[in-house]
Amino acid sequence: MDELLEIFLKERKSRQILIANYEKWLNNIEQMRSEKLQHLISTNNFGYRQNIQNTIKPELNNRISIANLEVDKVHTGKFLLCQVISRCVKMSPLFTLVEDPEGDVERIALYNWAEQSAIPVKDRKKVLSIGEASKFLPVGTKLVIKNPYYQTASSFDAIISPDGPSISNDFDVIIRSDNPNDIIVINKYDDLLNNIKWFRNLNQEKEIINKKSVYDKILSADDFRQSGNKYFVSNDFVAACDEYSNGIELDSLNVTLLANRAEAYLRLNQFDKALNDVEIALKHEPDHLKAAFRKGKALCGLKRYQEAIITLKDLDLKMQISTDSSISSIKQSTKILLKHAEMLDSESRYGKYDYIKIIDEFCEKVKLNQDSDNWVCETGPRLDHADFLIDDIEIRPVKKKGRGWVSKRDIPEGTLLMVSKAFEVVYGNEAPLSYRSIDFTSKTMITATHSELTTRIAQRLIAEPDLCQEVYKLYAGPETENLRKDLLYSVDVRRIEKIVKYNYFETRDQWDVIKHTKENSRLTKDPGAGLWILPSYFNHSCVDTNVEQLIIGNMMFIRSCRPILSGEELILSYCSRMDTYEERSNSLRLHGIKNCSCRLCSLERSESKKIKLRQADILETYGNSLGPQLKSSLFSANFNPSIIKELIKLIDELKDLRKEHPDLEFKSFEIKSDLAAAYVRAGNLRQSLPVAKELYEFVKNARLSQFSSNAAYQVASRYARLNQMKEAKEWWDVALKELVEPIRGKFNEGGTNWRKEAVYLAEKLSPKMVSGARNKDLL
Ligand SMILES: C[S@@+](CC[C@H](N)C(=O)[O-])C[C@H]1O[C@@H](n2cnc3c(N)ncnc32)[C@H](O)[C@@H]1O
Repeated sequence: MDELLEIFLKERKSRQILIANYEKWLNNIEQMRSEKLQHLISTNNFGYRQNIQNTIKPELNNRISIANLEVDKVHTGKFLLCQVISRCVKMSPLFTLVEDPEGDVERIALYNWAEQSAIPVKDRKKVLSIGEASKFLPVGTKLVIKNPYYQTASSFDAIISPDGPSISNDFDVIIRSDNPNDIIVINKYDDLLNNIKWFRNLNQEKEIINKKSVYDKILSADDFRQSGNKYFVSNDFVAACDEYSNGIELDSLNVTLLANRAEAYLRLNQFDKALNDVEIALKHEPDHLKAAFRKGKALCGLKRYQEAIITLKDLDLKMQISTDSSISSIKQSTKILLKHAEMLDSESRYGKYDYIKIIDEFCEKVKLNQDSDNWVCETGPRLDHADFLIDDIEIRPVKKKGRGWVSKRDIPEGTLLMVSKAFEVVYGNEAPLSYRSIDFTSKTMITATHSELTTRIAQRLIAEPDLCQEVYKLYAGPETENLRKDLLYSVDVRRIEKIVKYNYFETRDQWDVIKHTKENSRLTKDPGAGLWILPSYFNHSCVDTNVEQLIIGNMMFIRSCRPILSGEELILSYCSRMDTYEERSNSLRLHGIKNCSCRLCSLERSESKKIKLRQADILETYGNSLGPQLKSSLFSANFNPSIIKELIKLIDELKDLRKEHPDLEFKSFEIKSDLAAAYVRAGNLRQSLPVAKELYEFVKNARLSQFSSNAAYQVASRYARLNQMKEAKEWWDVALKELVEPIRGKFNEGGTNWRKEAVYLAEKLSPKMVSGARNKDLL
């Protein structure tokens, strides 16, 4: 990796090589069939309408040339003056090649710049032909790119390879911009160009796509309304907003246009803007039912649930008096939305969640199309529930760790502390595989999912700059400078990249809800990642954690997993304690933790070389010889029972090596579960029972909650096979609770009604386990 960085840091490729490479790449793309390029398309169809060009003129003394760009840096306050010298390719970003007046050449990636509405609806999910894409920036176009970010990213060839680039090669540098307001197309008569001499004299070849020219004939606000409606029904809400806005420009108090645009904003989750529109509409037409209904929706989106309830109750009352039969549908929708608002209100105020409903919604939304890896429900498993924060915890400075969550009072085990909806989340099947980059400071690759997550966060901030503050407050690494006050509301993609790097959570499916098949292998390959704002303030420890997070779709639930004392820091784990020290250290380094000081890491650092070598030896014997030997013989005739003794020997030795710290002995876990299976295979169920119980105790003590339900179920199954049904059922109850309690909290002691709810949830989350239990007469 270091060599790779050195190559980048050396001189940039010459102008001739860059041009030749780019042209070769264009030719390759032109020759590829479009279906071969499908992996380049993200499911993210954000489009952006540029504001009328910036009135603030860039000052020539802030111009930076390509030769002076530094890698891994946003050149804040500077701008690059350049002209387009080749054709464009439109993937997630719009790619093209530019040269500056000095004649230096570089490729650029403009995100969010090409207007969705300028692309025909039928082509939006395709890679556009080069001819079509080039209409966005014809050869000869003069551009100002403000705050240019020079980034290491996938090389051209790697982008079109179906698997994307690999870590070892295939990287290049690129100028990136995510904020469309940072790109200015310069008119050839612009003063800025007065004393500029270009290396090559290129005139702009064609007109740039300009939506207004397409609609020259449209004159009335109503024409824009109709055109907006067309976009709306084709689910292109960005273009619909554009059209309604054009209409509103002509007729600023057109209530229908305002109400329609509000609905389009609602679909884009831009609740502030939606509320603004309906409030103007309602001022002029207080009885506009749809506007009032949308006001309720916008207030829910803005988490102003009480106001939403009042608005919807008023509306409901108004409609009850009315005898107009044409409003029956909105009447019904209002009742449903009112109920939803009341639910959100109770969730956010009291932390009362209907877990059955949530799991039902999740299981419904998590379905994938049979023949593709797209979600059946277009939004994927994104749920609409409220955030909650218990009053008993707060963010405080924590020694050597920056900030962290600390308890203000004693908190019992199993308490729901926080529920947080993802700020943004990207599932493994949603990221285009093509576009990755390198984080220079940690020398690691930014995966396609992280790259897509960054892009989506940037898009959300472009649409709602007020949200910048809460995102930019998050930890962005030791090397990231404080954000300048004047840039607090601007989109800084490099900072967002860092924030994602240090604060992301993976979105693994922890139950068997998503069926991993070959078709949806992208979900399996890449678990997906999300940014959750308040949970980002939890610090890490490999062991001795006191809180646990559970992700259902885009909702994160955080509970205490043991009693917590007032003043204690709340800690969760960023990695698995079952991993080796090296594996954990690598993954912690990515999270910005160099030397974890938890009990496990401290112990493993202090253990003698001799102990470490012996542990490694044992694990190697197991991993390379005994483990595979057992797995291949478990279901065949050549099972040799003597393997049992050997497994016991390894387990005993591992235990002995950690005898001073038995609770930190995690390495024998897998061997123990093999031992339990070997006893069963040898027909010795009785002997397998204590091992299975020990495994359960082990995962319980180690707080490996993802394994504890299955561990308890294994004990239940063995009792069932021994016909000890009383014990079997008791253990089945344990398995059920272990599966369900991390989600819904502890059941009341002594009650019996709990089983119905638990079985209902278990059937959804772990259908295989429930059908197994049913076959064994456990329920
Ligand atoms: C997700 S943030 C946690 C919140 C962070 N402490 C803050 O001030 O915003 C992750 C960062 O917190 C710090 N951190 C978390 N756990 C730590 C630990 N066990 N030891 C040292 N630093 C830790 C590291 O700087 C890490 O990159």
